[in-house]
Amino acid sequence: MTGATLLDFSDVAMTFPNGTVALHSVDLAVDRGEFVSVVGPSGCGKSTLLRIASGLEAASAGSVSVDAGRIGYVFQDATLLPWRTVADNVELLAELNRLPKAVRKAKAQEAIDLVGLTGFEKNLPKQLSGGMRMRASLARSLTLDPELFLFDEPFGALDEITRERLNDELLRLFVKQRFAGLFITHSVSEAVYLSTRVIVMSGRPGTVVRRFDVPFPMPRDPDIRFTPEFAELVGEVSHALREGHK
Ligand SMILES: Nc1ncnc2c1ncn2[C@@H]1O[C@H](COP(=O)(O)OP(=O)(O)OP(=O)(O)O)[C@@H](O)[C@H]1O
Repeated sequence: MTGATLLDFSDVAMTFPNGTVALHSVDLAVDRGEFVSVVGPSGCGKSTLLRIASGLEAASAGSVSVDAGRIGYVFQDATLLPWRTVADNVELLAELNRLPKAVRKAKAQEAIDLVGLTGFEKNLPKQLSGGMRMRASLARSLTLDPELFLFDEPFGALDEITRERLNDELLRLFVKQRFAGLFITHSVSEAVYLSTRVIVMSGRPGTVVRRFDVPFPMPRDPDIRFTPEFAELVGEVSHALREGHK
């Protein structure tokens, strides 16, 4: 593991106690400055991979090294507490980490401003749109200044326009805050648009079947989505996904 590597999976396998083999011989590294997306068929073990990376679950074989002091985790569901305002939800992790009140208030406000929720601090989650709830969830993790950010299909439930807008917001944060990202998605074009590298997994038991470097520079111009180079790469990744599915 080099000094730049924040997450390193080597020959990782996961067999659940009921005998389900979810992952098999997974090699995967995420370095500083990288945004890595993982695509793969449903049930191939993507969430399991993320849970192992976060320490929520232990791999049953292989080695997992995590060299990131602070890890952010965003799920498909925004998981906000319905009785807390946006500001109080965003403060939650800082509160659990026992940061002094003044510090966590300042951090929460900074994160709220970063994700574009300024003015909505006193709203309850039910008064927000799905996209805004996801912004609040992102802000809550940003208060930890994560070095490594894990995303489990965070935008899967959003409409396409909101999703594209949040993709741009996330890229802006990636460039500004300099965290490394590991991002699970079912959308190949989202994976290519966001990432410096795309990993394709096989069907269960999931293993890495292809890796693609994404050559487009950061910060990314939203219009690259309409270029032939972008379409070609999306086509190649989709093809690899279909091959791995057989
Ligand atoms: N705690 C568990 N015990 C037993 N089997 C499990 C457990 N958690 C997950 N699995 C199984 O492991 C496999 C991988 O699950 P996982 O949720 O990681 O897949 P995924 O690729 O994220 O799926 P999707 O894309 O549909 O969200 C599935 O077959 C699932 O049923």
